[in-house]
Amino acid sequence: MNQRHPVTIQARAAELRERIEQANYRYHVLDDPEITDADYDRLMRELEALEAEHPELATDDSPTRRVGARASGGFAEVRHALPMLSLGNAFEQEGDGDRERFREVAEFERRIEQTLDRREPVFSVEPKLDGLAISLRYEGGAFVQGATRGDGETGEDVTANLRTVAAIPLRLRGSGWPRVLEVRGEVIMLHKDFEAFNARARASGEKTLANPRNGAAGSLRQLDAAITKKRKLSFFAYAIGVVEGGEMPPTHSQTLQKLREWGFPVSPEVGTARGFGGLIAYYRRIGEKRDKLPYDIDGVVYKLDDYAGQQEMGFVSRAPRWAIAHKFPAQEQTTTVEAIEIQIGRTGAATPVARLAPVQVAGVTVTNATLHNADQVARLDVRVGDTVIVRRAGDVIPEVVRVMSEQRPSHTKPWSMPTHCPVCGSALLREEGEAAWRCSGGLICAAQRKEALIHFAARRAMDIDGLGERFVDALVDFGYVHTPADLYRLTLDDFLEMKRRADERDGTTPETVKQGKVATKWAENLIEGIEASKHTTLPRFLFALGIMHIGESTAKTLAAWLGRLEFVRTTPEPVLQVLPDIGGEVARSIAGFFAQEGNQKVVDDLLASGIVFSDEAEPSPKLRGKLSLDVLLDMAKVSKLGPKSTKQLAQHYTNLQQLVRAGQAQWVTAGVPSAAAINLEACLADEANLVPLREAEAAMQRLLDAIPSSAGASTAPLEGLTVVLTGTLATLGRDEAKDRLEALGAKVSGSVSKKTSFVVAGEAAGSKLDKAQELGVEVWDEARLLALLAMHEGKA
Ligand SMILES: NC(=O)c1ccc[n+]([C@@H]2O[C@H](COP(=O)([O-])OP(=O)(O)OC[C@H]3O[C@@H](n4cnc5c(N)ncnc54)[C@H](O)[C@@H]3O)[C@@H](O)[C@H]2O)c1
Ligand SMILES: [Zn+2]
Repeated sequence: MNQRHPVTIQARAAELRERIEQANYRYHVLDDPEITDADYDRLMRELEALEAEHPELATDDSPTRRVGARASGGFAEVRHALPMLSLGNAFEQEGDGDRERFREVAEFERRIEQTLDRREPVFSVEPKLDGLAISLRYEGGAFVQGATRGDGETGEDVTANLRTVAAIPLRLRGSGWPRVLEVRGEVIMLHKDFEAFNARARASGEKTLANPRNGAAGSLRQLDAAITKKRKLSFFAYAIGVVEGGEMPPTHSQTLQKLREWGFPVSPEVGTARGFGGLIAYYRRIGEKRDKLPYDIDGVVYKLDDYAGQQEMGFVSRAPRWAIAHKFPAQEQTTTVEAIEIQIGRTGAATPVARLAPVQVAGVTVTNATLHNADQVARLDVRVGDTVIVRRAGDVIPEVVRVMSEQRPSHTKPWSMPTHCPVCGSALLREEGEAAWRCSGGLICAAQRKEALIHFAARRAMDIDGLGERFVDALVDFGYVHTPADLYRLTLDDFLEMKRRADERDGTTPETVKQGKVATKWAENLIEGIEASKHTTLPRFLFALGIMHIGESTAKTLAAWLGRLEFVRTTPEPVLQVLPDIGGEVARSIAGFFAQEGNQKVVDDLLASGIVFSDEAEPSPKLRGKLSLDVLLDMAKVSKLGPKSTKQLAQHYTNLQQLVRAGQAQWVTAGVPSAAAINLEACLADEANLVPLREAEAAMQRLLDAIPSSAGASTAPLEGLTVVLTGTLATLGRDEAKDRLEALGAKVSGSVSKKTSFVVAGEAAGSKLDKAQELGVEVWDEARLLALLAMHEGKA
C-alpha cells in the first residue's frame, strides 16, 4: 500500500467510503443489505487501515467515525441523552498461539491493564446478539418510550411497535428502580420464528426474510404495529443508559442482575471472566455452543465490569475503549453457483440444491445450499454462474438467500424444474397450488426406498409387526432389501446377520448373544409378522404401495368400485377419473404408477410371494351408470369438441368403432358443429390418438363385462341402478325414458334418496333436483342419459 501513489490512495479511500455509505443505507435504513457483513467488515477494515496510515485522508464524516445511519422511516425522532455507540471489533488472525491469533483482544486487554494499572481485570462477557439495538425508557416503573439507535445521537420512536414485543416489560417488577431508567438491549428474531415465517412465506409465494437480523430490524421498523406483532420478536437487555432519581450497582454484571430482577430477559450466556485467558476461554466456549443457540450471534462482547474503570477508559469517536466485540466467522458469505441439481428426499420431495464453489461459512466449508423449492428459485432468480450469498446458522441447512444480480455474467439462463426424477427417471409431479414437486417413482425410487418400506410395513398398511425404522435402515443400507417384495424372501439367518451388522455399525452391544445362546425369538417373530401380512385386504395393499396421492380413503374407493387389483392396475386414466373423489391429478398418478415397468415388477413379485386379498370382489354395478362413450371422448380431450358435442355423438354411436367408421358429414347431421367435426376427423384419423382411446374403451368394456347380473349381463345391463326422472325431457319424454331404462334392467323411482344412482333433470326441474343436490346425488342432463341408453341398447 505504501507504494501506491497518493492520488490512487485518495481515490481508493473515496471509493471505499462510497461503498460503505451505500451499504450502511441498505442495511440501516432499508433493512435490505446487498452485501454480507463479512464483505462490509472487509471494506471497513481496509478504510480504517488507509486512514490510520494516512491520517491526512481521514475526514470527520468518514464512516469509520460514525455510528449506523440516520433513518428516515416516517417515525418521530428521539434524541438520545446518552449516545448509543458502536463497538470496536476484533477478528481472529493467522498466527501461532492465542496472543498472536487474538492479537486485537490482547491489545485491548493490555491497554486496560496499563491505563488502570490493574492486573487481569474483570470483564462482563456476553454473546453479541445479531439484531437491532434499542433503548427503552421507564418513568416511575412504566415503559414510556422506545427508540432505535439510528446514528447513535438520534433514533426513531418505535414505542408502539415495542409494546407488541412480549419480552419487553411494560411495567418493572420488584422495587428499588430509579425514577427514570433507560434500558438498552437487542431486539432479535429467534431461529424458530424466523424459520416459521419463511416456511409460510415460501408456501404462499411471498418474499422471504434474508436472515433473522433483517427480520428483526424490518419488523420493528414497520409503520403498522399490527405487523410487528405478527412477526414474533424477542428481546435481551445488555446495558443501561440514563439513570435519574436512583442508584445502580457499581458494576455492569450486578446491573444486569438487577435488570433480571426487574423483569428484563438477560441472556443466560452472560457471565464474568478475568484477563486475556478468561476472555479467550469464554470466546471458545460460546463458539462451540453457537450452533445450538436459539438465535444468531456474530461474536461475543467483552466489557470492563466496573463503571469507575469504564469512566477512566473513556471513548474514541464511535466506540468505548472499555469494551470490544470479538467476532466469530461470519454466517453469510458470497460464492458462485456451479450447478443447480435436484435432490430427492425420503418422501420423494424434489428440492433444488445449488452446488457452490467451496466457501467457509461460520467455520465450515460449504459446497451445497438448499434452494427450498422451484418457486423460491424463481423468486430469487438464481442461475448457474451467479454470485450468491449463502447463509449457514445453527443446525439449519445452508441456504441461498440472495443473488448479486449486478455481478451476473452474460448468457445465463433462468432455471426450470426438470420433468423427471434424477434418481429413478419417474415423472416429477406437483399438486395444484403446492410448492413442492415430488418424484412419482415411489417403490422403485432408490431415494425413497426406506420411507417406502416404513410406509409399506405401517400398521394401517401391511401391518408388519416389529419392522421398525432401525431395521429398515439396516436392511436397505446392507443391501438386503431393494423393494418391499424382498422382505418376503428373507430368512432367519438373513435377519440375524443384518442385526449383527447393525449392532456393529451403531456400536451397540449385541443383544443377540445372551448367556452364550443366540437369541432368535425376535427374528422368528418378525418372520411371523411378515408371513401374517400376506393375508391382507385390497385397500390396505393399495395404500401400502405408497402411490402418490393415494391415501386410505382413495384406496378404499378404488377397491369398492373396481373390485379387483387386476382392474385397478389396468384401468386407464380417463376411466379412473369418473370414480368419486378421483380428480385428474390422482387418476394420472394411479395410472402412471401402474404403467411404470419397475412398479409392475414389484407388484408382480409381491403377488408371487403369496399375498392374497380377503376382499376382492366384482366391480361395482354402479359403474354401469358411469361408463359410456361420452366419458371416453370427453376425457380423451378431443380438441375443440365440447362436452355437449361429445354427448350428442354418444347418443348416436355406442362405441368407438362405429364412430371411427362414421364420417364428418354424419357427425354434422348428428348435431356436431362442422369445425368440431373436422377436428374430430383429424383426431380419429391419427392412429396415435386411437390407441389409448381403444385401450380405454376395452378396459371400460372389461369392467362392465365383469359386473355380475342375475338376469344375465346382455339383457339387463343396467341392473342395480336406481334412477329418478324430473322436469321435461325434450327428446325422450319421461315415459319413454322410463320404459327404455327399465328395459335395460334399471329401476326408475319417484323419489330421491341416498340410494339413487343419479337424477336426470330436464327443463324446469323442481324439488327433486333440490333434493338431489342436498344429498349429493349425481345430476345428469338428458344428453348423458341418451348416451347411456345408446351404449347399452346397442349391446342388448
Ligand atoms: N451487510 C451490510 O451491508 C452491513 C452494513 C452496515 C453494517 N453491517 C454490520 O453491522 C456492523 C456494524 O454495525 P455496528 O456499528 O452496529 O456495530 P456492531 O453491530 O458490530 O456492534 C455494536 C452493536 O452490537 C450490538 N450488541 C449485541 N450484543 C451486545 C452486547 N451484549 N452488548 C453490547 N452491544 C451488543 C448492539 O446492537 C450494538 O449496537 C458491521 O460489522 C456489519 O456486521 C453490515
Ligand atoms: Zn425418483
